[in-house]
Amino acid sequence: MSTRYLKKAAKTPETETATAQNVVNEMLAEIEKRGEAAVRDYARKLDKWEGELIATPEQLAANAETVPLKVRQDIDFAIEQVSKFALAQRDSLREFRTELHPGVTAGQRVLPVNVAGCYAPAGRYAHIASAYMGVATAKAAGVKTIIACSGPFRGGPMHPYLMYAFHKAGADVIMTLGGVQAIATMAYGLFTGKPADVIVGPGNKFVAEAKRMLFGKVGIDVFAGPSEVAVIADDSADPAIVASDLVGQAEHGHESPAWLFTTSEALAQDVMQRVPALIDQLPPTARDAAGAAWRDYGEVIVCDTREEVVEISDRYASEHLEVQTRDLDWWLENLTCYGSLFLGEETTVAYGDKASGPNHVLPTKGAARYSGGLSVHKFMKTFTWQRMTREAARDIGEVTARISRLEGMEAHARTADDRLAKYFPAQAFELGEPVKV
Ligand SMILES: NC(=O)C1=CN([C@@H]2O[C@H](COP(=O)(O)OP(=O)(O)OC[C@H]3O[C@@H](n4cnc5c(N)ncnc54)[C@H](O)[C@@H]3O)[C@@H](O)[C@H]2O)C=CC1
Ligand SMILES: O=C(O)[C@@H](O)CS(=O)(=O)O
Ligand SMILES: [Zn+2]
Repeated sequence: MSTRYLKKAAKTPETETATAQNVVNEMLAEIEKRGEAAVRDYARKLDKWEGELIATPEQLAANAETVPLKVRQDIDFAIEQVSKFALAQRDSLREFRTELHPGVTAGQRVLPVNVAGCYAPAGRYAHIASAYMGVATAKAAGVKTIIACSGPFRGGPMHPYLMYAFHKAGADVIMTLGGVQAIATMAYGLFTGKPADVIVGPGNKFVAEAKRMLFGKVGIDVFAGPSEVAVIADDSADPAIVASDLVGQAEHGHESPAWLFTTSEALAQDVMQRVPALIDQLPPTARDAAGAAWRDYGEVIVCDTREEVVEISDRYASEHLEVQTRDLDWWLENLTCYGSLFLGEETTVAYGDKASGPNHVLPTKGAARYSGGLSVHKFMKTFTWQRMTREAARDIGEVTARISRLEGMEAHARTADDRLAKYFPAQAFELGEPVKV
């Protein structure tokens, strides 16, 4: 048994963490201190934006008019796919009530949050798909107020197609704000007076870090930072398709890892030969990003067995994981850590990114060890409730009083004592030794 690196990365997803944390710490402190004024300053300084922050209904209507029909049809189609999947997820979460002991009824309620903040990135590319991934899913969850933010695009206003996607998917407030200042605005309810209960959406290292730091004050979906891709391939895979898919996601940015885990050294060598040429053929923005990403974060690992591949892959817990091998069901059965899984050559990450239905906002930096990606469930709360008959309260009350006293909690015990005395005045109970200290 052995695993060999044919290409080992100089950097890992953790490499830039400290830089991002320092920047975001300072920005959040400033926004907490100076509020809206600080947000406007950052919008001006970082994104050269001094225009209106909140789009008016007239602007939204006028914007929709500028979007060509074919573009609208494509976005509408994708919104429908994402909504259908999110609604199926919602239906998988159910309320129930059950009798746990004679007279003790308990249940689960499932309720959406009241206010959701949905972020769509717009630094390097116009992330139109992220706009509907967040908003359409919040809508399917039944969230009453959806606030959507995205930055100005390349020095201008919000990208018109992205704005259309926010609006069409059902956002109630649409703000031209990017980065940390957008996340803080949604968390504190600046400009709207409606602090978000949960903030979702992907972003660069600053955005992801801001969400992580604000977690607790506000709920978040997951740590969804710079995109990652891993491909698992055996000797049945087509090296041209594997190389294309690695480059396909490396174009996200300088910090986007692309990993190949394989049982075939011949395939690995073939893919490694193809990747640089594919990168060279890209337009400048993508070539620059994918070139740096492959150089600094690209890895190729050869394993002797598929069990070793599973072990490596679970350790990396890649945001996107493609499997291009024989016996796809075996991999579905055995892999345990990934943001989203793409089984077989016929599907690819880009399909999931844009239009197939399952959400593309996914865990990065190993977060798939403990969480899946954005789903309707991230906007929903499962609450419990209980009620009891007086008869049932007798059994539960006696046990409660005794356990409370074992813990040294006399006041807890007495809430049970008081009920037992009220409901069953003629009866004696074993309530444990009163706490003395
Ligand atoms: N994990 C996931 O589910 C997904 C992740 N992504 C990732 O989202 C990211 C998008 O990143 P971007 O294009 O940059 O868009 P972005 O909208 O996340 O970030 C742009 C903002 O960053 C802020 N910023 C830029 N430089 C800064 C600095 N030095 N200090 C403080 N703030 C600064 C600016 O305010 C700007 O508005 C990519 O890394 C992509 O891979 C995209 C889609 C899905
Ligand atoms: O990380 C991701 O999910 C991205 O690949 C989604 S997109 O390509 O930006 O749409
Ligand atoms: Zn992508």
